[in-house]
Amino acid sequence: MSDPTTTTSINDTGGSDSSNINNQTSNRNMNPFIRPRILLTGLRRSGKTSIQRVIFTKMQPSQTQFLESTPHLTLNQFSCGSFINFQVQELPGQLTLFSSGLSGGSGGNHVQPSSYDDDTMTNVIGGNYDLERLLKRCNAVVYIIDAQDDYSESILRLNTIIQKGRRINPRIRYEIFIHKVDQLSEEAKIETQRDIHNQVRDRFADPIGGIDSWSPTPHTSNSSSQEILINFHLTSIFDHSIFEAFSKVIQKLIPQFAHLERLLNYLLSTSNIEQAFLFDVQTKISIATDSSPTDIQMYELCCDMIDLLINMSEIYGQPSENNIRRLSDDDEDEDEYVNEEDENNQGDNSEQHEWNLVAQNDDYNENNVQINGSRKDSYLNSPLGTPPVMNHQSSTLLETTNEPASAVFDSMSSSVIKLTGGRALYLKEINRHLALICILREEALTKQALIDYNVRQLKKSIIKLFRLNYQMSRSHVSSSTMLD
Ligand SMILES: Nc1nc2c(ncn2[C@@H]2O[C@H](COP(=O)(O)OP(=O)(O)OP(=O)(O)O)[C@@H](O)[C@H]2O)c(=O)[nH]1
Repeated sequence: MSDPTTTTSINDTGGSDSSNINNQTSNRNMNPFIRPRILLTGLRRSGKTSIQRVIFTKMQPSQTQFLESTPHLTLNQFSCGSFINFQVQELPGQLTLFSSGLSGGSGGNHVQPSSYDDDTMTNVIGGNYDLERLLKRCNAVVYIIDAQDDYSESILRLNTIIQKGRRINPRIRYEIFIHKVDQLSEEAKIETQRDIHNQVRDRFADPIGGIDSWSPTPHTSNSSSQEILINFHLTSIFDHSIFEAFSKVIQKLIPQFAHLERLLNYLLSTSNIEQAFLFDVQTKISIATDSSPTDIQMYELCCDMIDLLINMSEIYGQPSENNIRRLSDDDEDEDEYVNEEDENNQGDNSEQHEWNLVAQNDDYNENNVQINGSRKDSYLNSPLGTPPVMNHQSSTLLETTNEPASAVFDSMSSSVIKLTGGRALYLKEINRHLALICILREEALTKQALIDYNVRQLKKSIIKLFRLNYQMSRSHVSSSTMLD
C-alpha cells in the first residue's frame, strides 16, 4: 500500500473563472458539452502508453515493459461511467520541437531541432504536428516526467510547453506526473518533487525570460500577472497512485463534478458517512468525491473492493441478459429508477454516436490523425456507438472503455465489507458503469435501511443530472448544426 503522500498537489491555483482571456478560448473552456481533451506528453519512454494501458485497458503493469514505442500522435477516446467522455492525445516524446520557419511543412525531416527555450521556434513538431493547435484545443496537459531518469531535459520541454500554452490558451491545466516513483524511497520522492517544482517555478519567476510572475496564490488572475494552473502528482503504475492522479485530472474537467460533489456531500450529512466516491467500475477512476480530503489508503481499499465484487460476482453471480436490470418486484422506487435509466441508457448510446461523429470530423481533419472510411462506419454501427479497440495502420490508435464494466455488474450489485478498526465499506451500483462506495463507521450500519434509502435517492438524482445534461447537449449539438 503506498504512502498517502504519493499524490500531492502543490500550487493548485484552483480554477480561475475570472481569467481575462479571449472569447474564443473562454467559450471553448466553459462549454460543458465539449468533450474534454487531454494532451498527454513527456519524453520518450517516460511511461505515457503504459499509463493509458494500465488504466483503460487493464493491462498488467509488468506487461508494459513489452510495449513498443509510439511513433505518431495518437488519439484515444474514453468514456467513464458512460456519461463522461474525454479524449487523450498522446504526443510522443521522440517528436522533437522544430522551427516552424525551417520545417516548411515538410514533416520535419530536414530541419534542425530548435532550442527548447526559444519560444519563437517551437510551433511545429517533427511529423508536422502543430503544437500551438494542439494546445489551443486541449483542456489539460498531462506531462510525464520519468523520476528515475535525469529529468533536466524533460523539464526544459515542459517549460517550453507551459510557456507556449500560457500565451495560446491560459486556461489549460498542467498536471505533472512525476512518474515511476515506485523505485524511490520516501525521502527521494519528496526531494525529487521539490526539485522539479522549484525548477518549473524558477523558470516562470525569471523576469529575464520575459515571463510574468509565477502566481502561487489562487484566484488572483489578471491580465498582467497571469496564474498558471499546475499540479504535481507522484505516480506509478505499480500502485493505485496512477488511478488517483488520473481521477483528479478527470474530475477537474467534467462539468458535472460540482453537482456530483454537492450530492455526495448531502449524502454524507444525512447518512452518517465519512467519505463517498463515485467510481467508474471499469477504469477505477473516481469521477467524483465529496469535498473532504481524499484518504489514499481508503481509496486503494475502494479499488480493491471493486475488484473483489466483480471477481466474486463472476464466479457466483448470474449475468443479466442484455444488461437488463433485475429488480425486486416490491420496490417501486427501483422500478421508477429503471424506467428512467433505460431511457437514459438509450439516450446515452445515441449521445455516443453523435459526439463521436463530431469528434471524428473535428480531430482527424485538423491534427493529421486519420481514420479510414470502413472503420469509421463500423465504429458508428457499433451497438454501443464506440468500438472496443482500433489500431490504425498509419498513425492512430483509437480506443474506448464504453463497454459495460462486467456482465454481472447490475442493479443487484452491492456489498458491505467490515474492516478492522471499526470502519466499513459500503458499495452500491448506480448504473452499469458507476458504483458508489462509502466509508463509514460500523455503528452507522445499524441504520442501513436509512442509508439504502438515501443512496436510492442519490442514484435517482445522478441519473436525472446526467439526463438533463444529455438533453442540453442534444439541443446544443442540434443548434450548432443548424448554425453550421
Ligand atoms: N518502474 C516503473 N516503470 C514504468 C512505469 N510506467 C512505465 N514504466 C516502464 O517504462 C517503459 C516505457 O514505457 P512506455 O509506456 O512505452 O513509455 P512511452 O512514454 O509511451 O514511450 P514512447 O512511446 O517511446 O514515447 C516501459 O518499460 C514501462 O514498463 C512505472 O510507473 N514504474
